Amino acid sequence: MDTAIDMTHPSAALDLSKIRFQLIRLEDTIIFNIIERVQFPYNSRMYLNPSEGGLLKLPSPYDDSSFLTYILRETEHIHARVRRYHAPDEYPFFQEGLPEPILPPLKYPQLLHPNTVNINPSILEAYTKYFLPNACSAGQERPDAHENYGSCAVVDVACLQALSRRVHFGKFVAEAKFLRDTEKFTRLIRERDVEGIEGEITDEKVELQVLERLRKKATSYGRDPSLPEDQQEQGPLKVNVDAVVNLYKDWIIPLTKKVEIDYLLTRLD
Ligand SMILES: O=C(O)C(=O)C[C@]1(C(=O)O)C=C[C@@H](O)C=C1
Repeated sequence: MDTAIDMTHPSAALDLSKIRFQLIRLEDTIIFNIIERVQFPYNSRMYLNPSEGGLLKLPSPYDDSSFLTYILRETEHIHARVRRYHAPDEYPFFQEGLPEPILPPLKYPQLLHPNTVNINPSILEAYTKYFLPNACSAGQERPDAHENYGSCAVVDVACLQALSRRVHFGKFVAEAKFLRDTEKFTRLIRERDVEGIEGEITDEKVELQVLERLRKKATSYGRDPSLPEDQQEQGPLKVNVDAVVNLYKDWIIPLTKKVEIDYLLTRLD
């Protein structure tokens, strides 16, 4: 059974249980990418501009960018060429100057109200400044160290894209909730009652379920299954489980809610 949401099929794309199922699938993508990333040290200089002590000698026009910005922008360029950012669940970190696709456009139904909500700058900041330093070892920070910078940046891009997709799925969640109780949301939106909107979109039970499931997944994906049952608990973990759970608790869920609120605030425009 194919359980991924078909964005060209409106009834599935706006069914809250199907959207939540998609969010659960994305947890796997996110955890596996994080496990790939944390085998390397933090490598803080990858995230700094040259003026802040970052890597030098990036090709123009990136001479004043961080190494990650360079890889991320170039990746987004090539992905734009194959129309990644035409999909209603994909948002670039660097919109400016993206090229047109070389593939003909697909016809997506208009599922979302037209909007410009994109909170990738907050995701980038949370990931590079908050999550990575907590989740990775400090490693060596010699000024000339660059051993695994390429591998790290490539997997950082995969992590960031999956996190961005997860957070911006909040638009579909919000649209589904709006359609479920249009009258109440219309009143709250007209009154610009942000607290009221937040109260309506929040489901604390679901949030707890997300965090508990994430803890279980990060623990079991991070263990070596070839160890005997009774030695599993003592075996090393490939990932800092608390760092993953806290990433969701402090950033991913709050940012998803921010996307939902920002989207709803422009829903009647
Ligand atoms: O599932 C929902 O209803 C969502 O709005 C998503 C989400 C989340 O980010 O996981 C966010 C807010 C809710 O309080 C519960 C969960």
